[in-house]
Amino acid sequence: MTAGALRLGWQASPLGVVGQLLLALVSGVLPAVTSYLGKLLVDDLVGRAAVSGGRIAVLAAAVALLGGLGTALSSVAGFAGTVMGRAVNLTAQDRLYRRINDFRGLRPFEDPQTQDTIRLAEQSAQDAPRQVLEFAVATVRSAVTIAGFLGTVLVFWPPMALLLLGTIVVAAVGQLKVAQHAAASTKRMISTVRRQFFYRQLLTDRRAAMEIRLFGAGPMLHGRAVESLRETSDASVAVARRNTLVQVLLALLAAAVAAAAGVAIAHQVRQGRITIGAMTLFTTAVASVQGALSGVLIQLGRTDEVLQHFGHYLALMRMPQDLPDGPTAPAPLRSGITFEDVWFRYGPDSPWVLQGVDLVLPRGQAIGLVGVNGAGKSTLVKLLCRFYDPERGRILWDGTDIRTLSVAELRRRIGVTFQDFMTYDMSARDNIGVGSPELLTDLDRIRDAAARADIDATLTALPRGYDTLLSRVFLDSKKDKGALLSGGQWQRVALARSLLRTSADLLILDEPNSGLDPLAERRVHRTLDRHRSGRTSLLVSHRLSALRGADLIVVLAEGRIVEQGAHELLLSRGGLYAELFEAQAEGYQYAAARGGERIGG
Ligand SMILES: Nc1ncnc2c1ncn2[C@@H]1O[C@H](COP(=O)(O)OP(=O)(O)OP(=O)(O)O)[C@@H](O)[C@H]1O
Repeated sequence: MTAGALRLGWQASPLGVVGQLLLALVSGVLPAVTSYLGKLLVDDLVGRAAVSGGRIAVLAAAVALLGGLGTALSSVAGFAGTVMGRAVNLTAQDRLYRRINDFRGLRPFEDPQTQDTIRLAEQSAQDAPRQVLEFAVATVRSAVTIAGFLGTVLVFWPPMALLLLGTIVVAAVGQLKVAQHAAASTKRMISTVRRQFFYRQLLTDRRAAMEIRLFGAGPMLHGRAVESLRETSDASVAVARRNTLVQVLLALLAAAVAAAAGVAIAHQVRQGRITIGAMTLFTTAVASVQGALSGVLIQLGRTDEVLQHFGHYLALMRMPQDLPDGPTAPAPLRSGITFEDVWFRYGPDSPWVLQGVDLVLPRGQAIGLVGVNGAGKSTLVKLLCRFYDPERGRILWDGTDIRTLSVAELRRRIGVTFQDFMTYDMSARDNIGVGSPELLTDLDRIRDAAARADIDATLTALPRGYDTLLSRVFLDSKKDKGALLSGGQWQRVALARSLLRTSADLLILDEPNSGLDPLAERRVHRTLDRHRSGRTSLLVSHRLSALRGADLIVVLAEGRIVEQGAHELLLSRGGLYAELFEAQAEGYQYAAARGGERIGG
């Protein structure tokens, strides 16, 4: 893991790594050299032998200058560390987002474990590589400092060196334990943190605000948010408590070592075995070794903790693809798309959602897909877009299994409006242009798509036309007004997004009209009918009147196709379609009759 983090640092900026290590080497060796020169100076000053004034002046100046150089170097090293940290962070984040974008299907975004891995990886991508580098640099610097002082201490009094070494080992083990405990606690708490984020977001979400206020659900959500916050706070207090205990014990141990050293050195000086200069060197050595050591240990503790998380970053980077990609780009659709005995379920323990679907979507035909809630219509659409692969059976594009086709190229041939479409906090132009990013600058094409979705006039009338932000989230100034659209207007923007791909071989519309007013629905339907004629399209809708003109209507029930044919044929059969259609028609007739009664009576 450490190697992985260091490799990332090296790849981000090899020059930076070398520079940092060189700086660490020089600044690591300086304290021992300065202290040694200090010893010579003190011995010269208090010694009985006559020493030239020149030598004393040179030594005194050198001690002062080296001290200043050390301070200057540590400032330069700090700056180099910041620059290096930024470079590493950028590389790590760049790779992380690329990896997330590389997931072809939806499973990684639905699996809570993968979600946790992504969250932890995101967190550690920011910290771990920079921290490991800092640790490596601090280790080099401290190792050089400690080696220098240990060498001198060893020369004058070997038992002292052993004592120092013992403290190093105890402190290292203590810090590691603290860090491991902290990392385990973070891992345990991750789902609670996720819950806490969720409730906090919910409490401030504009869309949730209405229901929460109307239903009086605020206190309940607030209670849950605070409860999860309390859980995570208790866990971090426990970690801090253990950390403090270890730090206190280590500080006491260090003080004991320093006291023992002080007594022993004073004794040695009194007996005339070592000079006063050597004593100053000793005292500095103990303080410097302990200082360097505690610096490394603090870094070690932090590094171990972030490295535990960095494991998630590496795990994410190494995670196998959720869907295999095919090598060939699909040719324009010639004959049609075929579902061959397709079986699908969302998880190995989940119920089957599609159970042996056999279906042909002939090229150039408008197909309607009908079924009660939960019948599997949206799932069928998702399989067609290859967000998942069937567990059994095949989906064929002109006879070729879509699993053998390039996922990106296949999707390029499909235009879709999803039932749960996105509303982006971006400009109106971006909101439509995102449907075909290469057309983002082609306002004419964007307006044409908007016109077909019956939303051009609304967007043109916005304060800054198509450049108006459809949100109030990212506004820079009060003058730069954003706009909020209604549900039906958003639906038309989403529709325009999919209509932008005029070259798509297959147009899929999953409930494109559920939020439209009757007049807008009629207008949109007329344009859609025109747009769909001669193209292959799949329209999923509960408004059966919208499907009357379809060439073929397919009825899905419990993941099976139970009927298919044209509207009139299905009505005459008196099956599920006829039942659904009559239930809807009855609703209108009932409403009309009640209206008549009221007017009449
Ligand atoms: N991501 C998912 N993970 C697990 N189960 C899912 C997922 N999406 C849908 N399901 C389940 O699959 C079944 C079919 O859902 P689907 O959305 O395909 O139905 P639908 O026919 O489109 O329904 P509706 O008319 O309500 O939109 C449902 O029982 C649903 O709970």
